[in-house]
Amino acid sequence: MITTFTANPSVDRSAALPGPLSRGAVLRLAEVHDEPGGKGVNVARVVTMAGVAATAVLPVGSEDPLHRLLDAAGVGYAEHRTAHPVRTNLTITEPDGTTTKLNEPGAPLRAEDVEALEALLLERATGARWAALCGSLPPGAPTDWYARLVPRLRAAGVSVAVDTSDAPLLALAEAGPQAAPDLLKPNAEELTQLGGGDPEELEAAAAAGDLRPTVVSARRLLERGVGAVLTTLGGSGAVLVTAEGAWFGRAPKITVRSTVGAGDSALSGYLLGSLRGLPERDRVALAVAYGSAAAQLPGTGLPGPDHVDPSGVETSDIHL
Ligand SMILES: O=P(O)(O)OC[C@@]1(O)O[C@H](CO)[C@@H](O)[C@@H]1O
Repeated sequence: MITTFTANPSVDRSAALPGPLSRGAVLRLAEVHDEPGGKGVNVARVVTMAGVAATAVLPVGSEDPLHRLLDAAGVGYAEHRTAHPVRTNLTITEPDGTTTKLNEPGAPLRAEDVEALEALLLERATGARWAALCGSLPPGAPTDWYARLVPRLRAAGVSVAVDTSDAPLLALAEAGPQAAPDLLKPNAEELTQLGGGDPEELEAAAAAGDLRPTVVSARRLLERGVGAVLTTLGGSGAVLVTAEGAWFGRAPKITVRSTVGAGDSALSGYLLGSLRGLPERDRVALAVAYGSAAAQLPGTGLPGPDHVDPSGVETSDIHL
């Protein structure tokens, strides 16, 4: 069983443009499509489709359109009712696959919401194999919330994965080894937020076959107590680094329709691989297969097992 935590869920509204985005113009949309969103919600959806029990813990407003969307998507959730409806995040995709995302700050949480959500998460995660803490934190949530949650969840015997960015990610890193998760899932930008460097250079190096900068940064995180680092590198694939070694999964050549949810799907693939007891090399293959499958779907389209082909992912050991 997997429990996910989404402190800042969303309605994900997607609009596909018939041509390139033209700044400053009035663009009329043929249609928009709403999906339940937020990184932990997406992870819960993907693992549920793969046949693994999952619960998404999250705040939801009373008269909130998110309820209908969660029910329609068949995702199991445990909610704490808050005063405000969740945010709406807009995704604009262009025919060449370019995705532009406009994410709202999110519905504010009060101190009592934070306390109630923490209790709900602890209750629902106890007995689960993994708890995945995912996404940004809304206004009112303490920046070091994940840093506080990781040791509490680990003390309850749950392995913890974290996928976040910016201030909450930095707070997690600064909190020291007792807050280090079992798995961290940065993208290139997040890895450089932690270890320095330029994300575009990191991705360009990976695309040219040089994985050293990624592995070196990930190893620094291992020295700070993180169990494993799965770095997603866009169209290049992903790198998994643990104390035992480092592995690369090369993404297959695909036609990208929307990258929204690709990182969440990659994290889901890793978690499914872990639950199946797969060796690291096969976990990274599953992560890349799930991420690539998500990128081929429109909007926040998430892959079921039928979309996913790990045999199409070339894997290799990285020796440095
Ligand atoms: O603003 P955050 O919390 O960082 O990201 C939120 C979000 O962009 O992440 C998911 C895709 O990964 C979407 O469902 C959602 O809109």
